[in-house]
Amino acid sequence: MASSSSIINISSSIIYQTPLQEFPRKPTSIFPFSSQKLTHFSSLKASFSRLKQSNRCGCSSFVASAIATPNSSVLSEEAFKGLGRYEKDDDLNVSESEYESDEYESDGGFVGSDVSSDELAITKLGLPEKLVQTLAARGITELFPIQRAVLVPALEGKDLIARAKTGTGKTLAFGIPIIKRLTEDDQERGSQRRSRLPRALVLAPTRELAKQVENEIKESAPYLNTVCVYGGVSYTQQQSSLSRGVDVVVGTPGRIIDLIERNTLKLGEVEFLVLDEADQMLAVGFEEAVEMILEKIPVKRQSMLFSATMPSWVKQLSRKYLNSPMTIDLVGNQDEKLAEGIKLYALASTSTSKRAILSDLVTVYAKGGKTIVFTQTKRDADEVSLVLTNSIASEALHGDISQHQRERTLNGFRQGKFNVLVATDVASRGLDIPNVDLIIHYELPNDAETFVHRSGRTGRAGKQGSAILMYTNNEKRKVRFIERDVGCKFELISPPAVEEVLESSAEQVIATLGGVHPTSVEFFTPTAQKMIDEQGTSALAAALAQLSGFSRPPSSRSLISYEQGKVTLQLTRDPAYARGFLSAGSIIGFLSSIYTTAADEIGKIHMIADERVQGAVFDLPEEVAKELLDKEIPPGNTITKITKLPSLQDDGPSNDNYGRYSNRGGGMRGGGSRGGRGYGSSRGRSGGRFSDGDERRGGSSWGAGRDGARGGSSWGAGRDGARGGGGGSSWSRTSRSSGSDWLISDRRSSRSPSYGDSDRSFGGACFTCGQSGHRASECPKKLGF
Ligand SMILES: Nc1ncnc2c1ncn2[C@@H]1O[C@H](COP(=O)(O)OP(=O)(O)OP(=O)(O)O)[C@@H](O)[C@H]1O
Repeated sequence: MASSSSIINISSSIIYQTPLQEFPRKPTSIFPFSSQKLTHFSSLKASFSRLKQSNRCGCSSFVASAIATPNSSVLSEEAFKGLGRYEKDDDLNVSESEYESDEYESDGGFVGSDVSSDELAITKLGLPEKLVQTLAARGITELFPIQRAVLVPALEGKDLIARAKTGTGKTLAFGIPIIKRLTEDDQERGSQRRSRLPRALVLAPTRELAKQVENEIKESAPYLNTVCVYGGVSYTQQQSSLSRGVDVVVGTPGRIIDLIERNTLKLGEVEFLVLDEADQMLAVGFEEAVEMILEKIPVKRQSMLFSATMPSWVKQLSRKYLNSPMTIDLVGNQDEKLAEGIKLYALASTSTSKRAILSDLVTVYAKGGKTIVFTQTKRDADEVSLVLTNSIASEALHGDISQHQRERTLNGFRQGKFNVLVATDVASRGLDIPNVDLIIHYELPNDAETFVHRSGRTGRAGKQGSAILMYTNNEKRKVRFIERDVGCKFELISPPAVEEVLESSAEQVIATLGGVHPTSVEFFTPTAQKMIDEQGTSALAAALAQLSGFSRPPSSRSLISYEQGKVTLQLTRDPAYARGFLSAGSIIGFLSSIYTTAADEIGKIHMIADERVQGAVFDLPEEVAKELLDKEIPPGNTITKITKLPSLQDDGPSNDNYGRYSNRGGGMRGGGSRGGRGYGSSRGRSGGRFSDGDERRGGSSWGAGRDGARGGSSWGAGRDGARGGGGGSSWSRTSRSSGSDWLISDRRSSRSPSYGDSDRSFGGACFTCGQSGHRASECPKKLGF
């Protein structure tokens, strides 16, 4: 019966405890009173005492984990896996408990309806009245799960290691117990404690996060003195704040060390230490500074460490500086590491089309709300912000921007002075900006963990949000890794069509109209009436167009490359008429027979993936496209201007290799070699998701001789009406006349001047056999080889 672990199920959460040295890989049992509903803090406390008594291992150290997932009782070490950088530590042993699990419920990270509100009600937890009041004034009346899980052990004085999803209230999880203790102690001591050296120290990896923690504590306990210290600004103000006496110091490790060395920060009375985003300290190179600080604070203290992952440095740190820590993990083995309510999209684009697409994504997906665009480099953040500013007000945020400016920028963003923030990963961790509607990963994050943190800037505190991952052809594998490591699925989307952008812009304008003062409306009513009498609804439409920023119609844009002045056409052939289009070469051949300029000017060609539809999509300059659509075409063929891309064989737009047939040197498309490599990593997908396996399928839409039906991927899932016949067309041309035999036309076209330049080798595909590198007239099959 020797047990080194036990679990308490408090309503919908489970706390598991075991010695740190014996992290269980497969804990098999759960504390018996799993169905017990505990109604207030004293009950929680009582249960916790029972839990301690029931721990029969005789060890003084416990690790407790709280998880909120049904059927997932594997905690601690296991719980920290899954996010890319987990490192296995072999000296952690499996331990088993004799307790059996009855049943337990999940609240999915947020409070479910099954949880008694008494368990969570802040008024019933015995917190100091003034804290309850300030929290209520901020709309905080119930604990979030991580706060509920941390509260009891924290008030018991336990050292803790904790993890919860982004935006789920970790700051107050450590904030509430610390504030409670400081407030009560102050009340007890009255005016006796006058030295006012800090009693709580919170270390944060970035200045922004430190400021945010400071705000959260200040807003919850304005009666305590909370001082925030960080680098990049002068020492004077921070030093004078410290000298006036302080209860809580929040800061970044570098500046804290500086202030200790200047003798202005004295840590001799610290009773509470919090290490927020501990793994990030490692990432930004603060390990040494953190350890120096930990050496300087009293050994008799309570430490709480919050970390998304447990790299070995964080484990070592816990072993060295934490006293028998308890682990509270609300992520556990849940596959999905992101907070609920974040809708995930992925968009294939090229590095050149990204910028053009960005503002439309913001318009359509943020719908006037706040967006954070993440880039990898500071330079990109500056450039992207600059480009965006032409259409949408935006500011950049990165490490090269002075601290004052960073703060001004963040405040401006918070207050809605501008709605798009373009940031490097400096902003991805911990920033709590209310109501961010959209995250755009303009460049892929370095790892799954960064993806989680970036995306977690939206969907905070139980709200909804969206995140869009923009990726290029070479990054498809990384996207799949993110899906695997984060346990998420992206819905694949196309760049917004012009119509969607116009519609969203109009919606945003309409939303702002509600804010116009009635008196102003009254003032303009006679003029409006006159306009309506004269012009009808056109008057209002013109006003909407003007206010949406579209006083001139938007220029056409390719759906493939997003280039302005280009349109995307779809050419399909009814298989009942003749053999379908099997390759890019056959498309070009056909176009040459109709309108050679179109064949010369054609941009990328992508074969349609739907095996029932034989054809392709391609770009043409707007004028050329119009001309082409006016031409007579052989029966059974349809050329349409599309507004949505159908499913494509090569997974859609993927890189910047333009496949223009004309104006390029010899062999550009010869043998499909170039195209084949350019798209070589494409693979089959199912259900619009990235699926494992099938990395084999290479080749490109350029790959001459490919069977139009091959692949059958459903990349386009999630695109409305995208399959097969393509989306609605604004202008189209379908063959009506019986014209000449299209096969003959195709052959003829292959001899057209655009193909025939002697200084250019033939790069298309043979129309007869579908193989690349020779014309139909030179086809070995035709010649009887
Ligand atoms: N019990 C609560 N009720 C309502 N709102 C809360 C509650 N607790 C915290 N919040 C609010 O939720 C938001 C997110 O909290 P916080 O920033 O602490 O999350 P976090 O878990 O630290 O996120 P991240 O991992 O991204 O740093 C904050 O605006 C905070 O004020």
